[in-house]
Amino acid sequence: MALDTDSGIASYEAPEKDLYEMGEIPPMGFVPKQMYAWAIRKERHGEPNTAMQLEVVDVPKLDSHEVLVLVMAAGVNYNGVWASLGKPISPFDGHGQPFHIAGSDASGIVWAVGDKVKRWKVGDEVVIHCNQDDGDDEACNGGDPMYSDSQRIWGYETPDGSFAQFTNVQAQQLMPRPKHLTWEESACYTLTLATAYRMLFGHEPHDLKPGQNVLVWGASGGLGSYAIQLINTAGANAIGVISDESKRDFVMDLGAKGVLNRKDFNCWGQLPTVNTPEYADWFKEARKFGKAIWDITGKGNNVDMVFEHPGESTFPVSTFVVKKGGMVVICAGTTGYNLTFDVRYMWMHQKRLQGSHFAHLKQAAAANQLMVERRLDPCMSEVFSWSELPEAHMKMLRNEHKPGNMSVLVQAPRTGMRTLEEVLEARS
Ligand SMILES: C/C=C/C(=O)SCCNC(=O)CCNC(=O)[C@H](O)C(C)(C)COP(=O)(O)OP(=O)(O)OC[C@H]1O[C@@H](n2cnc3c(N)ncnc32)[C@H](O)[C@@H]1OP(=O)(O)O
Ligand SMILES: NC(=O)C1=CN([C@@H]2O[C@H](COP(=O)(O)OP(=O)(O)OC[C@H]3O[C@@H](n4cnc5c(N)ncnc54)[C@H](OP(=O)(O)O)[C@@H]3O)[C@@H](O)[C@H]2O)C=CC1
Repeated sequence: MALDTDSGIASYEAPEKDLYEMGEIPPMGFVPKQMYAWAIRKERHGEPNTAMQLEVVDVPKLDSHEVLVLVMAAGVNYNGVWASLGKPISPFDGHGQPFHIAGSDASGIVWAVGDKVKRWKVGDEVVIHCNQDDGDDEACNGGDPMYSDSQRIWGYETPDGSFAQFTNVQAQQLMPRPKHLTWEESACYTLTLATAYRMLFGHEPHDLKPGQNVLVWGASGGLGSYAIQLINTAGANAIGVISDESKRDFVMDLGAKGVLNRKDFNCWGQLPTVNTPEYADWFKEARKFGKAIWDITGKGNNVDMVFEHPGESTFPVSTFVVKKGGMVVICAGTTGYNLTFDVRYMWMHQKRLQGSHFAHLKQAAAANQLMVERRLDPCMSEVFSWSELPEAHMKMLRNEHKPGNMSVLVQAPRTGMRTLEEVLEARS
C-alpha cells in the first residue's frame, strides 16, 4: 500500500446498528438512526437534575456545510445551567424545537461531512467552538461575525449541543484537538478560553499590552483561570480575586502577580445613592480595595483593564478602580443584571465600558493554538461520568465546583485516554 493512502484511521470490527450503547463505537463513518442524549423539555424547566433527562432521539441530519461529530467528552458550562432553568431566556423561545440538547464544548471525532465541507474529513480529531452564524452578511464577510444578526451559540441558542453521542455543527466550528491532552481535558476549555481571549485581545485599542495590569474577578473560575494564563502569555500582570483562601495558591500558581480575597472587603452589590452616608461607607471600602490593588501594582497605579463577569455585585467597584482611559470589559452578569456605577468617574476619567460575547473562529483558533503549543494548562478541575452530567451542573449552580473547568465523559469509556485506539482497546 502506498504510504500516502494511509488514512491514519484505526481499522476495527463493529456491527452496524440503529442505536449504540454509551461507549460503544460504531464502524468509522457509520451513522446510526438514533442516539442517547440528555434532553431538556420546556415543561421540565428547572434545576438541571430535573430539567435534563436521558432520552433516545434521532441523530441530526447533516446539511451541506455541516459536520457530524462523535462526541468523546463534553465540557460543563453555565450555559447548561441557564438552559435548564430557562432563565434569563428559554432556549425554546429561540429555536422552537420540542427538545433542547445543551452542551457548548466538546472533543470528538469527525464521523460524517456534508458535501461542501473541504477542510475536514472522517476520522479527524477535533474540538468544537460554540459560535455559529449564517456566514452570508456583511458582518461575516469583512466585519466581525460576532456582530451578525445570525450569530448564535451552539448548544444554547441551537437545540443540538454536545450532551449526546453525536452532534451536528458547522464546519467552521471545528479546530484541531491538542493531541497531548486526554479527551476530557480537550473538551473542557474552548468556551471559556476563547471568551477570555476576545475580552483581553479583541477590543482595540484596549487590547492588552505587555506590562499592563488587569483585575480578574473569579480568578479561579472557568473564565478567570484562562484570563490569568493569557495575561501571562502577553507579558502583562494579573491581579486575581477569590472568595476563599483555599483558592489562593491555585491562582498564584497560574501566574497571577497578586491575589485579593473579596471577603476582606465590604463594597459589594449595587451602588448606594451618591452623597448619602451609605455611599460614604461604600466609598471607604472601595478605596480600601483599590489600595490593596496598589499594594500589588504600585501606589497610585490603577489597573488598565478589569475582566468583569459577576456583574451587579462588583460593577460599581470595577468602574472605580480602572485607570483613566482604561477599560472594563464584561461578558456576563452572574450575580444580577442591574448594574450601577458612579458616572462621574466614567466621564471625567474617560473610561471605556465594553461588552464582549464569546469569540469568532480566528480568535478561538488563536486561543486553541496556545493550548496545542502547551503554553496553557486546561485547568480541568473534575471529570464526571455520563450519568452524572446533571449533577455536575448542579455543582455549578450552587457555586460548589472546584477551581477550573469541568468535563463529562460521553463516548470515552474512562478517563486518561488520548486516542481512538485506546478507546477501542478498552472494549475488550
Ligand atoms: C458562549 C457563552 C455565552 C454565555 O454564556 S452568555 C450567558 C448566557 N446567555 C444569556 O444569559 C442570554 C441573555 N440574553 C437575553 O436575555 C436576551 O437575548 C436579550 C435581553 C439580550 C435580548 O432580548 P430579546 O427579547 O431577544 O431581543 P430585543 O432585541 O430586546 O427585542 C425585544 C423587542 O424589542 C424590540 N426592539 C429592539 N430594539 C428596539 C429599538 N431600538 N426600538 C424599538 N424596539 C426595539 C424588538 O423588535 C423586539 O420586539 P418583538 O418582541 O415585537 O419582536
Ligand atoms: N458571554 C459569553 O460569551 C460568556 C459568558 N459566560 C458567563 O460568565 C459567567 C462566569 O462563567 P465561568 O467563569 O465559567 O463560571 P465559574 O463559576 O467557573 O467562575 C465564576 C467565578 O465567579 C466568582 N463569583 C461568584 N460569585 C461572585 C460574587 N458575588 N462576586 C464576585 N465574584 C463572584 C466565583 O469565584 P469566587 O467565589 O472565588 O470569587 C467563581 O469562581 C457565567 O455567568 C457564564 O454564563 C461564560 C463564558 C462565555
